Amino acid sequence: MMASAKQLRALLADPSKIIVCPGVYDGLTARIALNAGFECLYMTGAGTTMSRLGMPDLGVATLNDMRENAGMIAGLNRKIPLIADADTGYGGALMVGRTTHQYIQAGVAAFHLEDQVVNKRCGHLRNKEIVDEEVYLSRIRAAVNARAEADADIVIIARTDALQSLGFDSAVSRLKAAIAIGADVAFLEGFTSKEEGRKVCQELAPTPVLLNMVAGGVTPAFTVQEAQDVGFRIIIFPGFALGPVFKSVVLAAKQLKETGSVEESDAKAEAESSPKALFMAVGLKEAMEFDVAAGGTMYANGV
Ligand SMILES: C[C@](O)(C(=O)O)[C@H](CC(=O)O)C(=O)O
Repeated sequence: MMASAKQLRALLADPSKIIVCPGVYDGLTARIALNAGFECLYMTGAGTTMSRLGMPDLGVATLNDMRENAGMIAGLNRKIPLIADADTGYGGALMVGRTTHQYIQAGVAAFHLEDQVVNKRCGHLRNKEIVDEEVYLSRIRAAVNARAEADADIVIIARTDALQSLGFDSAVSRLKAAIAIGADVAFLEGFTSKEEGRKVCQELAPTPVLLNMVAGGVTPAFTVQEAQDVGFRIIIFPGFALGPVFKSVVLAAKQLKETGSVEESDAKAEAESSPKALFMAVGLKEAMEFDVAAGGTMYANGV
């Protein structure tokens, strides 16, 4: 089977294509996105931090938290490449190198590295602090060198958060410098007008540019078609699962608290989330078939 980075590079090689990546953060949300037929997934760092640690996206998740989650998600379906958040790379050049090696070993197809300070925050919050350009470039260079050393591929996405404090031209110039030393894809975080979106794609062409579509964030809403028309080649939706999960669980909590029951309003809705229906969504049938094929008898008569 093709290595995951190679699969992603094949998608990137088709200029008529925009790669649509729903943001997932655990096994269930990843399976739901895989079952829906997406050709690439995005592992959100914000979602990983919230779901695994119960904490906000403030640079709390470590390399171990992120790599473990990414490896689990990437392993669910090796035919579908995973783009994973790698924040700042989790330290100096040596740490960025380790992150690169470990993401490659975890089967991650691509990762993004940014220029915020290690005590970072979500790119759509105010008062972000960024590192000097040389420090940023040393992170990118560390990733490029570690990839060469590993003799294995991973797509390096250079993200900059410099727009908020330094303005458009300086942010784009950081991206150009990152591309010049080996980054494959550019990611201008938190731009605030559609015009800026169009301009960044134009200025960086032919390098593919990623659009981060955060619902309720600072970037205006683009549909997939609009993003493609403007020139973006990858679009990630970090809140694709987080928003719906958050809203429904808040409602369910309210219902349980107020009525003392978790019963659904109708039998059909109830059946759709029965234990068996949920397990089917995460591979129950395949797991039973695997066991039977190996000569197991536990599931031969079903569950
Ligand atoms: C892309 C991002 O880094 C993420 O963790 O998914 C976040 C998204 C978010 O906080 O909703 C970001 O900094 O934009």
